[in-house]
Amino acid sequence: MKFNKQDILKALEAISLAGEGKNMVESGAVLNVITFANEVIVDIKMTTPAMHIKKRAEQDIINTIKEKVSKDAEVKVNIKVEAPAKGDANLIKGKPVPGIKNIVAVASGKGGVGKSTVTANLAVTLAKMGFKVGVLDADIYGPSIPLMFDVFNERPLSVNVDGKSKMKPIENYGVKVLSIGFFTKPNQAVIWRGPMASKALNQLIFDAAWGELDFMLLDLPPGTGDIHLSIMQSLPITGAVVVSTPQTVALADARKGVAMFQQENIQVPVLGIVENMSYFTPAELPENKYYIFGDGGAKNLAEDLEIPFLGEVPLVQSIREAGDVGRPAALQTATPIEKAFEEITKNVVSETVKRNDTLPPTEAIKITTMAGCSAVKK
Ligand SMILES: Nc1ncnc2c1ncn2[C@@H]1O[C@H](COP(=O)(O)OP(=O)(O)OP(=O)(O)O)[C@@H](O)[C@H]1O
Repeated sequence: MKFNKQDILKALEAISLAGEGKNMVESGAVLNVITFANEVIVDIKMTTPAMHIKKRAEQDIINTIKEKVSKDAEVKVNIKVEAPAKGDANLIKGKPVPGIKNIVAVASGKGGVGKSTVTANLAVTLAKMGFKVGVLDADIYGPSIPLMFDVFNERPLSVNVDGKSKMKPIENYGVKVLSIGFFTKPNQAVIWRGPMASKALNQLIFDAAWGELDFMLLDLPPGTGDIHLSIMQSLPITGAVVVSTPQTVALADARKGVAMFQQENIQVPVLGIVENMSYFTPAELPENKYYIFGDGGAKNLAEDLEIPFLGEVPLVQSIREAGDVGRPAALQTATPIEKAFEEITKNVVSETVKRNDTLPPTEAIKITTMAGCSAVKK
Protein backbone atom coordinates (compact mmCIF):
# COMPACT_ATOMS: atom_id res chain seq x y z
CA MET A 1 0.00 0.00 0.00
CA LYS A 2 1.35 3.41 -0.93
CA PHE A 3 -0.15 6.62 0.43
CA ASN A 4 -0.86 9.70 -1.59
CA LYS A 5 1.42 12.63 -0.74
CA GLN A 6 -1.44 15.11 -1.19
CA ASP A 7 -3.55 13.27 1.39
CA ILE A 8 -0.69 13.49 3.87
CA LEU A 9 -0.25 17.23 3.26
CA LYS A 10 -4.00 17.78 3.60
CA ALA A 11 -3.92 15.97 6.95
CA LEU A 12 -0.94 18.02 8.14
CA GLU A 13 -2.91 21.21 7.50
CA ALA A 14 -4.80 20.39 10.67
CA ILE A 15 -1.68 21.00 12.78
CA SER A 16 -0.35 24.32 13.95
CA LEU A 17 3.08 24.50 15.50
CA ALA A 18 3.43 26.18 18.86
CA GLY A 19 3.97 29.91 18.52
CA GLU A 20 2.94 30.09 14.85
CA GLY A 21 -0.45 31.34 13.76
CA LYS A 22 -0.56 29.33 10.51
CA ASN A 23 -0.83 25.61 10.00
CA MET A 24 2.44 23.76 9.43
CA VAL A 25 2.01 23.39 5.67
CA GLU A 26 1.06 27.02 5.17
CA SER A 27 3.92 28.26 7.33
CA GLY A 28 6.43 26.31 5.27
CA ALA A 29 7.41 24.11 8.22
CA VAL A 30 6.82 20.96 6.20
CA LEU A 31 9.93 20.57 4.07
CA ASN A 32 9.19 17.26 2.44
CA VAL A 33 6.88 14.26 2.52
CA ILE A 34 8.02 10.89 1.18
CA THR A 35 5.77 7.85 0.96
CA PHE A 36 7.04 4.34 0.39
CA ALA A 37 4.87 1.25 0.87
CA ASN A 38 3.12 1.95 4.18
CA GLU A 39 5.93 4.19 5.32
CA VAL A 40 5.47 7.98 5.51
CA ILE A 41 8.49 10.19 6.16
CA VAL A 42 7.78 13.80 7.06
CA ASP A 43 10.64 16.33 7.19
CA ILE A 44 9.82 19.50 9.05
CA LYS A 45 11.71 22.51 10.27
CA MET A 46 11.10 24.26 13.54
CA THR A 47 12.49 27.41 15.05
CA THR A 48 12.55 26.20 18.61
CA PRO A 49 15.03 23.64 19.88
CA ALA A 50 12.85 22.92 22.99
CA MET A 51 12.62 19.14 23.33
CA HIS A 52 9.02 19.03 24.59
CA ILE A 53 7.78 21.12 21.67
CA LYS A 54 9.64 18.92 19.20
CA LYS A 55 8.19 15.82 20.84
CA ARG A 56 4.69 17.25 20.73
CA ALA A 57 5.00 18.16 17.06
CA GLU A 58 6.24 14.66 16.26
CA GLN A 59 3.36 13.07 18.18
CA ASP A 60 0.79 15.37 16.56
CA ILE A 61 2.04 14.44 13.10
CA ILE A 62 1.96 10.71 13.80
CA ASN A 63 -1.51 10.86 15.37
CA THR A 64 -2.99 13.05 12.66
CA ILE A 65 -1.71 10.92 9.77
CA LYS A 66 -2.92 7.75 11.48
CA GLU A 67 -6.29 9.33 12.18
CA LYS A 68 -6.89 11.15 8.89
CA VAL A 69 -5.06 8.98 6.35
CA SER A 70 -4.59 5.47 7.66
CA LYS A 71 -4.02 3.84 11.01
CA ASP A 72 -1.59 1.47 9.28
CA ALA A 73 0.78 4.21 8.26
CA GLU A 74 4.25 3.95 9.75
CA VAL A 75 5.16 7.52 10.27
CA LYS A 76 8.69 8.81 10.74
CA VAL A 77 9.27 12.47 11.51
CA ASN A 78 12.61 14.23 10.92
CA ILE A 79 12.88 17.58 12.64
CA LYS A 80 15.41 20.18 11.64
CA VAL A 81 15.85 23.08 14.03
CA GLU A 82 16.52 26.41 12.35
CA ALA A 83 17.01 29.44 14.57
CA PRO A 84 14.90 32.36 13.33
CA ALA A 85 16.91 34.83 11.26
CA LYS A 86 18.23 37.27 13.82
CA GLY A 87 17.96 40.87 12.78
CA ASP A 88 20.65 43.19 13.97
CA ALA A 89 20.21 43.13 17.75
CA ASN A 90 19.96 46.86 17.71
CA LEU A 91 17.82 47.23 14.69
CA ILE A 92 15.78 48.99 15.84
CA LYS A 93 12.07 48.89 16.17
CA GLY A 94 9.76 51.70 17.09
CA LYS A 95 7.76 54.38 15.50
CA PRO A 96 9.11 57.12 13.30
CA VAL A 97 8.16 60.62 14.34
CA PRO A 98 5.83 62.03 11.72
CA GLY A 99 7.16 65.16 10.05
CA ILE A 100 10.60 65.03 11.70
CA LYS A 101 13.30 64.09 9.22
CA ASN A 102 16.37 63.91 11.45
CA ILE A 103 16.83 63.73 15.19
CA VAL A 104 20.37 64.66 16.15
CA ALA A 105 21.36 64.09 19.76
CA VAL A 106 23.96 66.45 21.18
CA ALA A 107 25.82 64.74 23.99
CA SER A 108 28.87 65.12 26.16
CA GLY A 109 30.48 62.73 28.53
CA LYS A 110 31.35 65.45 31.01
CA GLY A 111 29.07 68.19 32.31
CA GLY A 112 29.69 71.86 31.66
CA VAL A 113 31.69 71.45 28.46
CA GLY A 114 29.24 73.56 26.45
CA LYS A 115 26.82 70.99 25.09
CA SER A 116 23.79 73.29 25.40
CA THR A 117 25.76 76.22 23.98
CA VAL A 118 26.72 74.14 20.96
CA THR A 119 23.11 72.89 20.59
CA ALA A 120 21.68 76.42 20.68
CA ASN A 121 24.21 77.78 18.19
CA LEU A 122 23.85 74.81 15.86
CA ALA A 123 20.09 75.33 15.93
CA VAL A 124 20.14 79.02 15.03
CA THR A 125 22.77 78.39 12.34
CA LEU A 126 20.66 75.63 10.79
CA ALA A 127 17.66 77.99 10.86
CA LYS A 128 19.74 80.72 9.17
CA MET A 129 20.66 78.21 6.47
CA GLY A 130 16.96 77.73 5.80
CA PHE A 131 16.33 74.46 7.60
CA LYS A 132 13.25 73.90 9.73
CA VAL A 133 14.65 73.33 13.19
CA GLY A 134 13.43 72.29 16.60
CA VAL A 135 15.31 71.86 19.86
CA LEU A 136 14.14 69.40 22.43
CA ASP A 137 15.91 70.08 25.69
CA ALA A 138 16.17 66.72 27.36
CA ASP A 139 18.74 67.80 29.91
CA ILE A 140 16.69 66.84 32.91
CA TYR A 141 19.48 67.75 35.33
CA GLY A 142 19.88 71.33 34.15
CA PRO A 143 17.64 72.37 31.28
CA SER A 144 19.35 75.53 30.05
CA ILE A 145 17.86 75.85 26.55
CA PRO A 146 14.90 78.07 27.67
CA LEU A 147 17.44 80.53 29.08
CA MET A 148 19.67 80.39 26.02
CA PHE A 149 16.68 81.16 23.78
CA ASP A 150 15.28 83.77 26.15
CA VAL A 151 12.00 81.90 26.52
CA PHE A 152 12.30 80.73 30.13
CA ASN A 153 9.19 82.65 31.20
CA GLU A 154 7.05 81.15 28.45
CA ARG A 155 4.77 78.16 28.82
CA PRO A 156 3.69 76.08 25.82
CA LEU A 157 0.05 76.48 24.86
CA SER A 158 -2.21 73.72 23.80
CA VAL A 159 -3.35 73.58 20.18
CA ASN A 160 -5.76 71.35 18.38
CA VAL A 161 -4.22 69.14 15.69
CA ASP A 162 -6.61 66.77 13.90
CA GLY A 163 -8.94 66.72 16.89
CA LYS A 164 -6.12 66.06 19.35
CA SER A 165 -4.81 68.49 21.87
CA LYS A 166 -1.07 69.05 21.37
CA MET A 167 1.63 71.16 22.98
CA LYS A 168 2.80 74.05 20.85
CA PRO A 169 6.58 74.56 20.98
CA ILE A 170 7.78 78.05 21.84
CA GLU A 171 9.51 79.71 18.92
CA ASN A 172 12.39 82.16 18.87
CA TYR A 173 15.08 82.99 16.28
CA GLY A 174 13.28 80.68 13.84
CA VAL A 175 13.75 77.68 16.15
CA LYS A 176 10.96 75.75 17.86
CA VAL A 177 11.81 74.86 21.44
CA LEU A 178 10.41 72.52 24.03
CA SER A 179 12.15 71.84 27.30
CA ILE A 180 11.59 69.73 30.30
CA GLY A 181 12.42 73.01 32.09
CA PHE A 182 9.04 74.48 31.05
CA PHE A 183 7.35 72.02 33.36
CA THR A 184 9.59 72.10 36.42
CA LYS A 185 9.96 74.84 38.99
CA PRO A 186 13.27 76.68 38.63
CA ASN A 187 14.32 76.15 42.25
CA GLN A 188 13.13 72.62 42.55
CA ALA A 189 15.44 69.65 42.17
CA VAL A 190 13.59 67.09 40.09
CA ILE A 191 14.72 63.55 40.54
CA TRP A 192 13.91 61.48 37.51
CA ARG A 193 14.13 57.79 37.03
CA GLY A 194 14.95 56.69 33.51
CA PRO A 195 11.46 55.51 32.53
CA MET A 196 9.81 58.64 34.00
CA ALA A 197 12.14 60.94 32.11
CA SER A 198 11.62 58.95 28.97
CA LYS A 199 7.82 59.19 29.36
CA ALA A 200 8.04 62.96 29.82
CA LEU A 201 10.31 63.25 26.80
CA ASN A 202 8.03 61.03 24.77
CA GLN A 203 5.23 63.48 25.44
CA LEU A 204 7.42 66.39 24.42
CA ILE A 205 8.14 64.72 21.13
CA PHE A 206 4.99 62.79 20.26
CA ASP A 207 2.33 64.99 21.90
CA ALA A 208 3.72 68.23 20.56
CA ALA A 209 2.80 70.10 17.42
CA TRP A 210 6.31 70.23 15.95
CA GLY A 211 5.04 70.36 12.40
CA GLU A 212 7.57 69.63 9.68
CA LEU A 213 11.20 69.67 10.86
CA ASP A 214 14.39 69.01 8.94
CA PHE A 215 16.34 68.73 12.17
CA MET A 216 15.36 68.16 15.72
CA LEU A 217 18.31 68.70 18.02
CA LEU A 218 18.14 66.82 21.25
CA ASP A 219 20.12 68.35 24.10
CA LEU A 220 20.91 65.27 26.19
CA PRO A 221 21.90 65.30 29.84
CA PRO A 222 25.66 64.96 30.42
CA GLY A 223 27.07 61.53 31.09
CA THR A 224 26.11 58.05 30.02
CA GLY A 225 23.35 56.84 32.27
CA ASP A 226 20.11 54.95 32.14
CA ILE A 227 18.34 58.17 31.14
CA HIS A 228 20.30 58.04 27.90
CA LEU A 229 19.31 54.46 27.32
CA SER A 230 15.68 55.31 27.96
CA ILE A 231 15.80 58.18 25.52
CA MET A 232 17.47 56.09 22.85
CA GLN A 233 14.90 53.37 23.39
CA SER A 234 12.00 55.67 22.82
CA LEU A 235 13.28 58.00 20.13
CA PRO A 236 14.65 57.17 16.72
CA ILE A 237 17.92 59.10 16.85
CA THR A 238 19.47 59.69 13.44
CA GLY A 239 22.91 60.42 14.78
CA ALA A 240 24.85 61.88 17.68
CA VAL A 241 27.20 64.83 18.00
CA VAL A 242 29.58 64.59 20.95
CA VAL A 243 30.92 67.81 22.48
CA SER A 244 34.18 67.93 24.41
CA THR A 245 36.76 70.41 25.54
CA PRO A 246 40.41 69.59 24.78
CA GLN A 247 41.04 68.78 28.43
CA THR A 248 42.13 65.25 29.25
CA VAL A 249 39.31 64.61 31.75
CA ALA A 250 36.68 65.83 29.29
CA LEU A 251 38.18 63.76 26.47
CA ALA A 252 38.12 60.63 28.61
CA ASP A 253 34.40 61.17 29.21
CA ALA A 254 33.75 62.04 25.56
CA ARG A 255 35.35 58.71 24.64
CA LYS A 256 32.83 57.02 26.94
CA GLY A 257 30.03 59.02 25.33
CA VAL A 258 31.07 57.82 21.87
CA ALA A 259 31.40 54.27 23.18
CA MET A 260 27.86 54.44 24.55
CA PHE A 261 26.42 55.29 21.12
CA GLN A 262 28.57 52.69 19.42
CA GLN A 263 27.73 49.94 21.86
CA GLU A 264 26.63 46.81 20.05
CA ASN A 265 23.03 46.99 21.15
CA ILE A 266 22.69 50.76 20.76
CA GLN A 267 24.46 51.61 17.50
CA VAL A 268 23.38 55.20 17.09
CA PRO A 269 25.72 56.54 14.38
CA VAL A 270 28.14 59.15 15.74
CA LEU A 271 28.19 62.06 13.31
CA GLY A 272 31.32 63.46 14.91
CA ILE A 273 33.00 65.41 17.69
CA VAL A 274 32.85 69.15 18.27
CA GLU A 275 35.67 70.66 20.28
CA ASN A 276 34.46 73.52 22.45
CA MET A 277 36.69 75.99 24.28
CA SER A 278 39.51 74.98 21.94
CA TYR A 279 41.53 78.09 22.70
CA PHE A 280 40.96 81.39 24.42
CA THR A 281 40.97 84.57 22.37
CA PRO A 282 40.75 87.90 24.21
CA ALA A 283 38.43 90.40 22.51
CA GLU A 284 41.20 93.02 22.32
CA LEU A 285 43.72 90.59 20.75
CA PRO A 286 41.61 88.58 18.30
CA GLU A 287 44.68 87.10 16.58
CA ASN A 288 46.03 85.59 19.79
CA LYS A 289 45.15 82.02 20.70
CA TYR A 290 45.87 80.53 24.11
CA TYR A 291 45.39 76.80 24.37
CA ILE A 292 44.52 76.81 28.01
CA PHE A 293 42.86 73.38 28.06
CA GLY A 294 45.43 71.77 25.74
CA ASP A 295 45.82 71.75 21.99
CA GLY A 296 43.98 69.56 19.48
CA GLY A 297 42.77 66.95 21.96
CA ALA A 298 39.32 66.39 20.43
CA LYS A 299 40.73 66.24 16.91
CA ASN A 300 43.15 63.54 18.04
CA LEU A 301 40.35 61.69 19.77
CA ALA A 302 38.22 61.82 16.61
CA GLU A 303 41.13 60.45 14.59
CA ASP A 304 41.76 57.76 17.16
CA LEU A 305 38.09 56.68 17.17
CA GLU A 306 37.83 57.08 13.39
CA ILE A 307 34.89 59.43 13.57
CA PRO A 308 34.60 62.84 11.90
CA PHE A 309 35.96 65.95 13.57
CA LEU A 310 33.24 68.56 13.09
CA GLY A 311 35.14 71.68 14.12
CA GLU A 312 36.27 73.84 16.98
CA VAL A 313 34.70 76.68 18.96
CA PRO A 314 36.97 79.14 20.75
CA LEU A 315 36.49 80.15 24.35
CA VAL A 316 35.34 83.75 24.09
CA GLN A 317 33.55 85.96 26.50
CA SER A 318 30.83 86.90 24.03
CA ILE A 319 29.69 83.27 23.71
CA ARG A 320 29.09 83.10 27.46
CA GLU A 321 27.43 86.53 27.48
CA ALA A 322 25.21 85.68 24.52
CA GLY A 323 24.15 82.46 26.24
CA ASP A 324 23.28 84.34 29.41
CA VAL A 325 21.17 86.97 27.67
CA GLY A 326 19.39 84.37 25.61
CA ARG A 327 20.60 85.20 22.12
CA PRO A 328 23.00 82.55 20.79
CA ALA A 329 26.30 84.07 19.69
CA ALA A 330 26.11 82.66 16.17
CA LEU A 331 23.33 85.18 15.48
CA GLN A 332 25.93 87.98 15.55
CA THR A 333 26.76 88.36 11.90
CA ALA A 334 30.23 88.68 10.36
CA THR A 335 32.02 87.43 13.45
CA PRO A 336 34.56 84.60 13.80
CA ILE A 337 32.03 82.84 16.03
CA GLU A 338 29.37 82.92 13.34
CA LYS A 339 31.95 81.47 10.93
CA ALA A 340 33.02 78.76 13.36
CA PHE A 341 29.43 77.62 13.84
CA GLU A 342 28.72 77.78 10.11
CA GLU A 343 31.64 75.44 9.53
CA ILE A 344 30.49 73.02 12.24
CA THR A 345 26.86 73.14 11.10
CA LYS A 346 27.82 72.43 7.47
CA ASN A 347 29.79 69.44 8.67
CA VAL A 348 26.87 68.19 10.78
CA VAL A 349 24.54 68.51 7.78
CA SER A 350 26.91 66.73 5.43
CA GLU A 351 27.58 63.92 7.93
CA THR A 352 23.81 63.51 8.39
CA VAL A 353 23.31 63.31 4.63
CA LYS A 354 26.15 60.77 4.37
CA ARG A 355 24.69 58.76 7.20
CA ASN A 356 21.24 58.73 5.60
CA ASP A 357 22.74 57.65 2.28
CA THR A 358 24.66 54.76 3.75
CA LEU A 359 22.63 53.42 6.65
CA PRO A 360 19.00 52.41 7.08
CA PRO A 361 16.79 54.89 8.90
CA THR A 362 17.18 54.71 12.63
CA GLU A 363 14.20 53.93 14.69
CA ALA A 364 14.02 53.87 18.45
CA ILE A 365 16.53 51.26 19.48
CA LYS A 366 15.50 48.10 21.11
CA ILE A 367 17.86 47.30 23.91
CA THR A 368 17.68 43.59 24.31
CA THR A 369 20.21 42.79 26.99
CA MET A 370 21.24 45.26 29.60
CA ALA A 371 21.10 43.32 32.81
CA GLY A 372 21.04 45.50 35.86
CA CYS A 373 19.89 48.61 34.08
CA SER A 374 16.68 49.83 35.67
CA ALA A 375 15.65 51.70 32.52
CA VAL A 376 15.17 48.52 30.57
CA LYS A 377 13.41 46.41 33.18
CA LYS A 378 10.04 46.59 31.59
N1 LIG B 1 33.00 78.55 23.77
C1 LIG B 1 32.60 79.13 24.89
N2 LIG B 1 33.10 80.34 25.26
C2 LIG B 1 32.70 80.93 26.40
N3 LIG B 1 31.81 80.41 27.24
C3 LIG B 1 31.28 79.22 26.92
C4 LIG B 1 31.63 78.53 25.73
N4 LIG B 1 30.92 77.38 25.70
C5 LIG B 1 30.16 77.37 26.80
N5 LIG B 1 30.37 78.45 27.54
C6 LIG B 1 29.74 78.79 28.82
O1 LIG B 1 30.02 77.69 29.71
C7 LIG B 1 28.90 77.44 30.53
C8 LIG B 1 28.48 75.99 30.38
O2 LIG B 1 28.00 75.81 29.07
P1 LIG B 1 26.74 74.88 28.75
O3 LIG B 1 25.63 75.16 29.69
O4 LIG B 1 26.50 75.02 27.30
O5 LIG B 1 27.39 73.50 29.08
P2 LIG B 1 26.70 72.06 29.13
O6 LIG B 1 27.73 71.10 28.74
O7 LIG B 1 25.42 72.07 28.40
O8 LIG B 1 26.37 71.97 30.67
P3 LIG B 1 25.51 70.86 31.44
O9 LIG B 1 26.45 69.79 31.76
O10 LIG B 1 25.06 71.61 32.66
O11 LIG B 1 24.39 70.46 30.56
C9 LIG B 1 27.82 78.44 30.11
O12 LIG B 1 27.86 79.54 30.96
C10 LIG B 1 28.24 78.85 28.71
O13 LIG B 1 27.82 80.16 28.38
